[in-house]
Amino acid sequence: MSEQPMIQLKNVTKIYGNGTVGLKNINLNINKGEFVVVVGLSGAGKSTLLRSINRLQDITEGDTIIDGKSITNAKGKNLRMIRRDIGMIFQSFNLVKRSSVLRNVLTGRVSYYPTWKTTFNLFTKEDKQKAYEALQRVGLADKVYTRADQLSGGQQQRVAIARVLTQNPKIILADEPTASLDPQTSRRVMRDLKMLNEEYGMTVLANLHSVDLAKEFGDRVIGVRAGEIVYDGKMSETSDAVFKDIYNGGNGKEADDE
Ligand SMILES: Nc1ncnc2c1ncn2[C@@H]1O[C@H](COP(=O)(O)OP(=O)(O)OP(=O)(O)O)[C@@H](O)[C@H]1O
Repeated sequence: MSEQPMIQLKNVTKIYGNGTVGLKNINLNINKGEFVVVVGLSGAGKSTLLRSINRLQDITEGDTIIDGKSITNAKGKNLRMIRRDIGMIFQSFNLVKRSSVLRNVLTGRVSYYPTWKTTFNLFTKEDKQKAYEALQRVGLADKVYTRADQLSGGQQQRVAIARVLTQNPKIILADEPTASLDPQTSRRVMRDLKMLNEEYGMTVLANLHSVDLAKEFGDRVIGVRAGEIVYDGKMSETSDAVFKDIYNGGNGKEADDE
């Protein structure tokens, strides 16, 4: 039996309410365990692509299939079960700033509990142990009880990575995970993402602005321009000219933000 793709986009089109075309008829297969970087100009459609995978936003046409299950029209429990398999890392970390690091990491387990238990903080000892171990993996075990907003940006992003590890998803979508970090901190964050990919087999799809980081960490590169995939290849076979083309081939034209 040939392995089915972990993520499959079939003729996916996204048109925003104001008529902006975010994605144009995208067909894409991503296999289990791949570390894929998505590159392209601001406004090319990278975030739209990621948000169409976990349905942070609905697509206009086509189908998105996660590990063999369509998320496109999934509802209720089905949708929740599919989303449990998809972790998300944001540029802005999305931590509960006034909560402790441990509490933030434990929210990775929320989808495994009925709501009332998490409201009253009734996490099991086992899950607290998982959260602690995840923090050890990203080198933040000594910050367990620190308030999230007392950490540096890079540390906050690593808390978000520990949260994703605790969630134990099959897929991680990282939307500009290092955009607000300095180069050295960025590499540390990328190394932690790579660790989840290599040691836990999680499939990673990351939007990156930095070509250097893309080259260093990606196994496969997808170039996006004006809502279309203009390049898809192994990083080891991708020349600098390809990157230049992805960024310049669209006449250097950038779409307006929002
Ligand atoms: N909510 C929205 N409503 C209308 N248009 C939108 C919306 N979100 C994004 N767009 C538009 O869709 C296109 C793709 O945007 P998207 O955010 O996916 O690009 P991106 O490649 O992720 O860019 P960036 O690197 O700046 O985040 C752009 O033209 C953008 O202006």
